[in-house]
Amino acid sequence: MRGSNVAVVGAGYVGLTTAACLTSLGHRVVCADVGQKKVDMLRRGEATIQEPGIAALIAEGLVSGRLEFVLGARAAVAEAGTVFLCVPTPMSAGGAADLRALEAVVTELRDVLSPGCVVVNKSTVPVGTAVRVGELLDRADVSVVSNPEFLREGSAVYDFLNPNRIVIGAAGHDLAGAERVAGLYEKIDAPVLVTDSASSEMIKYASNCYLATRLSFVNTIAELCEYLDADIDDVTTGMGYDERIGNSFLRPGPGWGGSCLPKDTVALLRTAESVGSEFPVLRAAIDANQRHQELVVDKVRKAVGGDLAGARIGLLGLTFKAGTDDLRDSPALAIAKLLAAEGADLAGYDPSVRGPVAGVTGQVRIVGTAYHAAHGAAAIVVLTEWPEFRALDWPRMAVRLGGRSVIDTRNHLDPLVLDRAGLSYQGIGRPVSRDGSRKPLPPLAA
Ligand SMILES: NC(=O)C1=CN([C@@H]2O[C@H](COP(=O)(O)OP(=O)(O)OC[C@H]3O[C@@H](n4cnc5c(N)ncnc54)[C@H](O)[C@@H]3O)[C@@H](O)[C@H]2O)C=CC1
Ligand SMILES: O=C(O)[C@H]1O[C@H](OP(=O)(O)OP(=O)(O)OC[C@H]2O[C@@H](n3ccc(=O)[nH]c3=O)[C@H](O)[C@@H]2O)[C@H](O)[C@@H](O)[C@@H]1O
Repeated sequence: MRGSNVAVVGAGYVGLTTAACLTSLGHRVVCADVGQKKVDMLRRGEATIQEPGIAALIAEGLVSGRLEFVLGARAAVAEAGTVFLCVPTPMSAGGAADLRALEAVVTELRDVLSPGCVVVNKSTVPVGTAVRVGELLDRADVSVVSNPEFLREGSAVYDFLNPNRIVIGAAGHDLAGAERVAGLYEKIDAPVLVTDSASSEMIKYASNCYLATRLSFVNTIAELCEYLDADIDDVTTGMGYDERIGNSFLRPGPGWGGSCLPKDTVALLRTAESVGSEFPVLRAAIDANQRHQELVVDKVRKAVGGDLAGARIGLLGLTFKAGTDDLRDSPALAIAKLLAAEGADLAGYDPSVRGPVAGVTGQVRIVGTAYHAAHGAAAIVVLTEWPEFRALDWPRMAVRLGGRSVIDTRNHLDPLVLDRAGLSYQGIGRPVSRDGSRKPLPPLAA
């Protein structure tokens, strides 16, 4: 289906990526947001999210005239045959997905959608939402389709254009709407799975919750490795060779976070509870993640001699993972808050963060370089796997530090480089002898 008219509502990570990528596939796209500043920037061709490739796609779209940005959803849909909803579905106070933004858009658009158009829900929403959207729309001439998005931040454009699969769920068994949406993606080489909308909505939650559970499992194995003198990196390498397991998404870390896994795990738990299931596996994955962050804090406390009160700690990395400027539900910030609650004096550096960080203002001083974060610190904690941290001048860091400890929650640094700089290195699930010093590495085979 070439050159379709598409509207995208919401110009965030998912909406902007969807709009820019659909334009690059040859469609004419009008993308709407409620943020005047955001729309103004996008009209000037300035990317509002840090994603490789997005700025070029926006620029190409604007120059070709096939991509347009407008303020407000109503201004986007007049000529659209397909309307993608990409608005936030954050965690509500009770833990379920908050659908107010989605419902507001649906209500706003109800009377202005063109006859025969397909409304596509790309936001992550509880099972049953597509049917509910259909009821809210109350338009017999409009189809509703669920089309969950699986992109990762930091590789959003690549993931959108090279997905492992495209899932399209037809609400009310309306296959014509599903086929229209499948047509928009015809240039993408990926399996297309058409299901009912409930299954499609469940695929999204099941995928994110499986990924979160897998990471809680890996992080717990890493904790065990520390007690048992095993090395998690070798363990996951060995596990990953099993094709049934695979070697991606097995890296231990400071706990999983970000704008989606935390909210989606709790939302699915609430959905499960609504039908009488406690989903103990998922509950345990969430609890293990919290406990894992507390174990990171235990490590830091031990490293500074048992008392964090007044201890100066340098934090390297604040975003929820490398390659993004997104701080939403970042495990680094969760750990910073736990450290601050015990009175630690925190200086944080992140290459994508400038200025104060909401949620930890007054608790973390944001500094401009890793060397500033190290200044006088009793310990350094690496929380995000930014490549530049490996390339730091570690002897220079050592001179600036007050103490000797470096706690690497991402197993990102080279322990030998730190050793040579006279620093004491601790990773996650890497061999550490009982007194806290690094176990000597076995000799390499000749
Ligand atoms: N961020 C990610 O990596 C992924 C997110 N998702 C899901 O996609 C949905 C959107 O997530 P993000 O793009 O991260 O959110 P976001 O917060 O980055 O973007 C949402 C955008 O919608 C706009 N918006 C809100 N109400 C609006 C309205 N009435 N009219 C027009 N625009 C409106 C906001 O101003 C904002 O720019 C969520 O359900 C999320 O769970 C799914 C896959 C990946
Ligand atoms: O629904 C969503 O929003 C998206 O959520 C995640 O994507 P994203 O939030 O961008 O981040 P991930 O790369 O999945 O990382 C999530 C967290 O797990 C951590 N992680 C990831 C992988 C790993 O091996 N180890 C690990 O600790 C990351 O550091 C991060 O804190 C999913 O991977 C996407 O498929 C999904 O579309």
